[in-house]
Amino acid sequence: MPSLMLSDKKEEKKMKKKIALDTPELDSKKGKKEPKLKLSDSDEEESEKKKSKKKDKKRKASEEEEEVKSDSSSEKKKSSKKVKLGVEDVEVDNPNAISKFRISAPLREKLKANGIEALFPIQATTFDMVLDGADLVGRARTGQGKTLAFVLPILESLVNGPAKNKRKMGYARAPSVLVLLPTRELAKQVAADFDAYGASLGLSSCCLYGGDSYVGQENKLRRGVDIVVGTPGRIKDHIERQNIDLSHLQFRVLDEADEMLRMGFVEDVELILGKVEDATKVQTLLFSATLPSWVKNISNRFLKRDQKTIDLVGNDKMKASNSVRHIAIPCNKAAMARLIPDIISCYSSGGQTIIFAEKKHEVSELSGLLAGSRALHGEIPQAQREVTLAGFRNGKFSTLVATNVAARGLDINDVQLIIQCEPPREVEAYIHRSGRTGRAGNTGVAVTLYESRKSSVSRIEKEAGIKFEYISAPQPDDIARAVGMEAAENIKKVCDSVVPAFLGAAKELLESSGLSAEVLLAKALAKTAGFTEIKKRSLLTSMENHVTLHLEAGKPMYSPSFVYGLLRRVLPDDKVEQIEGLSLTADKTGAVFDVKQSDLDLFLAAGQKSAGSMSLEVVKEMPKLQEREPLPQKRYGRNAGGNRFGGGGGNRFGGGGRGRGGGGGGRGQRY
Ligand SMILES: Nc1ncnc2c1ncn2[C@@H]1O[C@H](COP(=O)(O)OP(=O)(O)OP(=O)(O)O)[C@@H](O)[C@H]1O
Repeated sequence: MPSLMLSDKKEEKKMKKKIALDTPELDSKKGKKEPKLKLSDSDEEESEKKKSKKKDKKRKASEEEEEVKSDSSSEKKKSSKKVKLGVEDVEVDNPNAISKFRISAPLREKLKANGIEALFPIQATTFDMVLDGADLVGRARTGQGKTLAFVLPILESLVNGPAKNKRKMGYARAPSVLVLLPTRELAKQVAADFDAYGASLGLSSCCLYGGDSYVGQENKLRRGVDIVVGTPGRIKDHIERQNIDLSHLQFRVLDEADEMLRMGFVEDVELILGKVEDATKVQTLLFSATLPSWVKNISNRFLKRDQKTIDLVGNDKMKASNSVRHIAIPCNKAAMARLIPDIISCYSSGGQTIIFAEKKHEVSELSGLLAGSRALHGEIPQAQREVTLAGFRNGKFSTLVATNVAARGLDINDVQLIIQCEPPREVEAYIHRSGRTGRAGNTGVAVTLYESRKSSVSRIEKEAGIKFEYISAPQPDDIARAVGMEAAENIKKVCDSVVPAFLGAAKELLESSGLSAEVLLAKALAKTAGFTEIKKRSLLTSMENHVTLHLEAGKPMYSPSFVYGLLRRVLPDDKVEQIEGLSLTADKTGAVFDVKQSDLDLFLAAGQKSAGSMSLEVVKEMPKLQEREPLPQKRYGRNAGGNRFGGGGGNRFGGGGRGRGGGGGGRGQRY
């Protein structure tokens, strides 16, 4: 019964939001009075509810104040002012209410039906420029609505603006608009926007991307379309096969231009742009959340001299989304598969999660370990990629494990949590990946896992202008709190009619166990949540059943080998070989490392035996560590066991332990 399942899931999500760990700085937006929403009286109440929820969320985004910066000289006066871009009553007071722009009635209605009542800053700032014919480079943070910033004025221009008289009409018409995007998924997403909004104005579009058959695409082109959206490789093929006539083009758009460069589409993009003979007759728009030099170079070569630049990020230190909480947690690969489910429990607020790994095989491996999750990467056949993405969008499963193929532009409403298995090498990747959450005014959490030396995290922090919260892995208390609240809510939902049947057993348990009602209830909650034991995690590597020790020797330490030497004097070689994550402290007075819980007494006794030459203590709070790139693992005799992500011993997702994925555990159905 799908409808029942849906409402159950919604309830579950609502409840999970309540128990999410505090996000104080992000909560400020909550509790605002929401304007009334028009609801249709269609039968699809469920989908209307969903839309109205979306409307509420989206409105919040337009209530943010943005400093509008413009590089173009004509915009400079405006840019020195702060433009207040949002108020409570969207219709009456908001200067960006859609009624204040030259947006025709059918398009306005369509926007309202989708919960859009005011333009976001990047859209409001660029709308008139684009509609009046300017070439434009636009930049705004992730999730700020760059897509509609070009979709809306282009559509208006084609039906009511300067492009109206120049565009071709009728059967077999040549396209007026060409939009290039780096990935198939993005192309489909943007084409869907053109489809949805263009249809209200009688404009048609088609999406051309690799992995899809040529025949269908060729048929559409032959019949004639107004807007072509696609990836550079396939568009180039169609141009070479003479399937696309670019002689009547009015608009060229490059979205996520920097990613097209990174993916090696430079030649294709330049070839396609070069196909337009008279560049003065087309308007060229370029949008991105990041603007590296190739993009600037392209804009100098292919955009008109009097191009406008609207940069809502500018020199602001903060380049990533500012509605995202950025968290860094130390974790070695061996602990990852067991840690991730707990991070999801604590930080996903019941929403969806995207996990990013660097390599395709890591994605496959990890998704194999996280029961119920699905993998997305470039080597998965296109049809399967589409099924996976559609399933994730529709909430059929809530964890997607992906490579960078999902980092850019993807707009999935309910993604609350991003987990990056290691800090990406390029800061742009961090900005785009973390930007898959906290979109359109919503909040989100981005967790980055890093091996104990955190130099790469600091680099991202500096370059993206963000401030990470450095915390250790969720500990039993955090997890128990999150899942215990969830279990409590589930217990409240148990129907009164079943109580009499269980009352006898409950009374007997209370009397015979000798335990208080609270203790018994706590046990019942633990059992309901699928917890039979709680393992402690180390602060340094997040490994279960490991403890972090702090070693000091009363003299400066300059290298890990010195620490190994000290330990070997008092401990057997095999035990020293098994320590994990050895790192020197920032002040060079000591070192920290993990030992197995079962070896703890041995190590502490060795510390005492060393007659003062070194001290060994269990770490309660991590000292500041030296920031160095990780040293080759073999040197330190690390032993991941199982596989890279530590799934060898079975894990909760895999059905081995506390039963998230399998039956019984209260959270089983999420995956
Ligand atoms: N004016 C608006 N009011 C409410 N919601 C909006 C508005 N404009 C866009 N949105 C919604 O905001 C979300 C993010 O928009 P979009 O995908 O265009 O962001 P983006 O800036 O291109 O992000 P990225 O850099 O990650 O690609 C989408 O769900 C979109 O429907």
